[in-house]
Order: sequence, then C-alpha cells, then structure tokens
Amino acid sequence: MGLFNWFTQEIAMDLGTANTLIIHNDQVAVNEPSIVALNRNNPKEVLAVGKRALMMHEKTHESIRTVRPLKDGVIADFNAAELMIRELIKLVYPKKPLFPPSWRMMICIPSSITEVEKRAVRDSAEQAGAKEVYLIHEPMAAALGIGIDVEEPVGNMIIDIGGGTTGITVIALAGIVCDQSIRIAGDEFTADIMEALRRYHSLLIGERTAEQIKIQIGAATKDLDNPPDDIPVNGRDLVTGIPKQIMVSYQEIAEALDKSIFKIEEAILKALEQTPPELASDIYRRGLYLTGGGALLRGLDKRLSQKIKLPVHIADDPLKSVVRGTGIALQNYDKYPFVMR
Ligand SMILES: Nc1ncnc2c1ncn2[C@@H]1O[C@H](COP(=O)(O)OP(=O)(O)OP(=O)(O)O)[C@@H](O)[C@H]1O
Repeated sequence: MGLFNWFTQEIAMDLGTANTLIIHNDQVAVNEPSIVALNRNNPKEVLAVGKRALMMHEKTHESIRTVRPLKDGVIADFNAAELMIRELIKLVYPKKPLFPPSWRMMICIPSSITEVEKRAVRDSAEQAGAKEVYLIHEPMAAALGIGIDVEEPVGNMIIDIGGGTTGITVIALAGIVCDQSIRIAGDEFTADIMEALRRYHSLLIGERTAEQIKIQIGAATKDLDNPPDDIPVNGRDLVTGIPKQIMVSYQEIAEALDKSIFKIEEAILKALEQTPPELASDIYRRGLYLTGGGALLRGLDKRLSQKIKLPVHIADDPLKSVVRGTGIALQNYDKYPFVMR
C-alpha cells in the first residue's frame, strides 16, 4: 500500500435536500438534516450544522441565519453547501486526526441535474477537502441500495420520494432508460399540512411542527389498517394572535396531502406509458420499488398499488437506500460503467 493510499479515506455521500448521510467504513457515520446555521456578520463562520442547526431554524435572531443549501435536489447556495459538507465530514472523525486524510468521495446527484449544477457539487466537495470526487445518479444508487441487480437485462422502476423531488426512473442494463422528476415530495407534503391547518383551523404552525405531524400521523389514505391516534398541535391563532392547541386526526392530514399524492400518481402513470413494452412487462412482473423518506407515509404503497394495479414494494430502510447504494458504488468505482469521474 502506497503512502497516498494510507492517507486516503473513502466516503459515500447522499447529499439530499432534506438529509445528508455519509457512509464511512461500511457504517452510516453521519445522518443529519441538510441545514447549516451561519453568522450573519461573518458568513464563513458556521455556528451549527445538522440537527443542532435545525433546532435553531425559525427561532433565530438577526445575527444568525439558518440555510438549507439544497433546493429540489441541487445546490442552491454554494457557500453554505461547501461549509455544510466540510462540517459534516468533520463528524466522521469527532476527534481531529493527527494527519488529516485525503478523501475519495462518491456523491449521488439527481439524474436531471445540469452540467453547471454537477460542477457545483464537485467544486463544493473539492473545496471541502476531497481529492478525488466521483458522482453517481441517485436512482442508480437507490437501486443498488435496494439490492437490485442493475446490470441484468431486466427493467426495474424505482420511485424515490425525497424532500424536494420525486424521481421515477426505469433502470436496465446498468443504465437509466426513462426518467421523470417532479417537484412534489416531502417538503410539499409539509407545506400542504401548514396550509390545511391555516385554512381549516385558523392555526399558524411552523415547518418543523408540520413535518412532525407528517411523521407522526401522516397518511396517504383515509382508510388505514392501523390508524394512529389523533395528536395535539400547538400554534398561533390567525384571528386572535394568541397561542392555541387543537387535536388533529390522520384523516385530516390524508385529505391535506391528497392533491400532491394525486400528482405523484399521475407522474408514475405517465412514466409507465413512456416505458418500452419489453421493460414494461418486466415491471408488470416485478412491481414498483418505493424509496426515500416519503415512502414511509402510511398507506402510500396500498394507495399506489390500488391506483396503478401493480405490486408496490417499500425499500427496507427507505431513508438509507440511496447512501447504501452510493457506498456499494464506491467499493466498485472502477468497475461500474455508470460511475462518473
Ligand atoms: N415517517 C415519515 N413519514 C413521512 N415522511 C417522512 C418520514 N420520515 C421522513 N420523511 C420525509 O422524507 C423527506 C426526506 O427524505 P430523504 O431523506 O429521502 O430526502 P432527500 O434525499 O434529502 O431529498 P431529495 O432526494 O429531494 O434531495 C422529508 O421531507 C421528511 O419529512
């Protein structure tokens, strides 16, 4: 082993709109929300990253700014992205090593990304200390993470419902055959919940509260087999301006999310229409694979399979399948033809 290899450490990163995960030595070493808190007076100074920054979100005073550097799966704030990546990599080694390693990084990117956006990911990683950067398209990473043999001559449809976007992709022979992406995903579900409580209960709530409601009782259908109990929700009364509490049921949330889920269903149907017939017949036999945090929405698999009339499988650990697949690609970076250098 050469001196260079000795100091080279490998990490695989799922740089997501909502969450960033890093695999190092086959372990998920970092799993943090994609958010950073910066000093407004010195934008190069990071005050907190990940969960700590999220706790500050929507509660800051004028000298702190919390930033989500990614929007719809791509870098929207280059400076914040670079600082966030740098701080998250530091979490891999909580104790500062004597000789800082040089990083070989595999990062997943949305398949619809432009060359300029791709450059921004590479530059951010290099600025954050990466010596070698490899890229992989998210649906390919998701498929590897789910355990699909992406190289066989069989079509598989992967639906990745993340924070900013839902990607619907057909994969065969180690390539992407068709690909659709819509900007309706977890963040839109959260916004739907905020809007419904404002409209029907005159209750103003923040993004974090809405996301918690979604996670605790969010549902894609009003007809769940194991319904969760109603939960109390605190916010500010729109009319009186005074804080108040109401009880919210999962049926109300299912109603609020209905339109967005309908749009996802429509996009899946459109993608199926565009799939070449031989691959469509594989998908008919195998069904669809659902991944990303949105796959955890109660009853979504049931609703989709009723609408599309195909089996729908939820990935084992939908929030981690992309990073696991990115890790697998990193181990085989010189072998897989779809890894981008
Ligand atoms: N139990 C749950 N029920 C419903 N939604 C959930 C649940 N857990 C997480 N989510 C949502 O999943 C989304 C995050 O998913 P994920 O980490 O796959 O996205 P991402 O990779 O960061 O986003 P993108 O792929 O758009 O870049 C968030 O909107 C989050 O609120």
